[in-house]
Formats: sequence, C-alpha cells, structure tokens
Amino acid sequence: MTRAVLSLGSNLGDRIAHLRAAVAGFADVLVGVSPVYETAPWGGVEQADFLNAVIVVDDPAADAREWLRRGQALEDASGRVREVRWGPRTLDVDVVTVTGVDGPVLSDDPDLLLPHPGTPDRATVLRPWLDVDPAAVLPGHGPVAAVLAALGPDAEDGMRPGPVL
Ligand SMILES: Nc1ncnc2c1ncn2[C@@H]1O[C@H](COP(=O)(O)OP(=O)(O)OP(=O)(O)O)[C@@H](O)[C@H]1O
Ligand SMILES: Nc1nc2c(c(=O)[nH]1)N=C(CO)CN2
Repeated sequence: MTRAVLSLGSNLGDRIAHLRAAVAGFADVLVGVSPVYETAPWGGVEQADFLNAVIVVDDPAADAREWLRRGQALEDASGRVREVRWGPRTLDVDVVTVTGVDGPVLSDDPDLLLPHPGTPDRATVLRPWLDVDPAAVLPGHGPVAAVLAALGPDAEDGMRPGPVL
C-alpha cells in the first residue's frame, strides 16, 4: 500500500466547488476527509481567505510520484494559473506525507519533498489532519497533536469552520 495525506486549499473562484472536485478526483482511493476550515492567508501576500482541508488516500499500486501527478492534474483541471509564489489559487494539492509498506517515504527531490517541508509551521494543514487522524505522526517531528501544540495558543486564530464538503 501507499497511503498519502494530501492538503487541499483554494482561495479563488468557487472555493468549495474546487475542493469538492478534488475530493471527487480521488474518490476511488479515498479513506478519510477532514472538515473544511476557512483560514486567513499566511505567507505575506495580501489575498482572500482560503478554504483548507486534508484528505487521506490509499492505493496499493500508487507510489509517491503518482500522488503528486494526480494532485497536479486536478490543480490543472481547476484552471489554476501559476503566478505569485504563495499567491491566490483555484486549487492547491500538496502531498504532506506518503507511507509505504516499509514506513514513511522521505524525499529531498525539489519536485517532491517528503514530508512537505511547510507542514510543521502550518496550522491550516495540521488542524484538519489531526481531525481526520487523531493518531497522526509527522515523520521527523512526532505526533501531529504535539507539532500543532508547539505552534502556540494563537496558531489556530483566523481558522473558522467552513462549508461541508
Ligand atoms: N510534497 C509536495 N507536494 C506538492 N508539491 C511539491 C511537493 N514537494 C515539492 N513540490 C513541488 O513544489 C512545486 C510548487 O508547488 P506549488 O506552486 O503548489 O507551491 P506552493 O503551494 O505555492 O508552495 P508550498 O509548496 O510552500 O505550499 C511543484 O512544482 C511541485 O513539484
Ligand atoms: N490560509 C492559507 N494561506 C495560504 C495557503 C493556504 O492553503 N491556506 N496556501 C498558500 C500557498 O501554498 C499561501 N497561503
């Protein structure tokens, strides 16, 4: 098996429709879907609030690169245009972690960094991940609950319940 944790984000166009399209795109391999959060943007670019969620997918035949490829195909299908780094997007699909039969997959290939290096700093990923998997562990960092707690009491400020997927 390879199981992947994928983070979804959208702040352009019909945000919930973009997230729903991503979930539908993984329907054949879906094992978990988090609640959606409406979140204030991080990263320093002035832009609209995001909707963020996390899904867990599992497919014995998929390797890590296949999860990246599927996510990018869905980003393209949403009409995503790549412009400003950390700027507005119809759909972002990040591969947060991949776990194979031998344990966590680690990668320092710039095209596919695993675990995704932004994860320990992003409550917008950690919170929904914890919701969908309370026992989740971030390889190299420990339990997701502890990683989120280490961000401090204000980490989830600016995160509100979003629409239902
Ligand atoms: N774990 C990963 N998941 C998704 N993309 C990755 C990953 N590791 C490296 N990349 C690469 O990152 C590149 C830029 O992706 P993208 O434009 O979505 O970044 P971003 O969402 O703006 O920033 P961030 O990756 O910090 O969230 C892609 O070309 C992709 O190959
Ligand atoms: N709240 C929030 N802010 C962001 C997000 C995101 O998914 N949520 N993604 C970004 C680019 O990857 C930049 N900023």
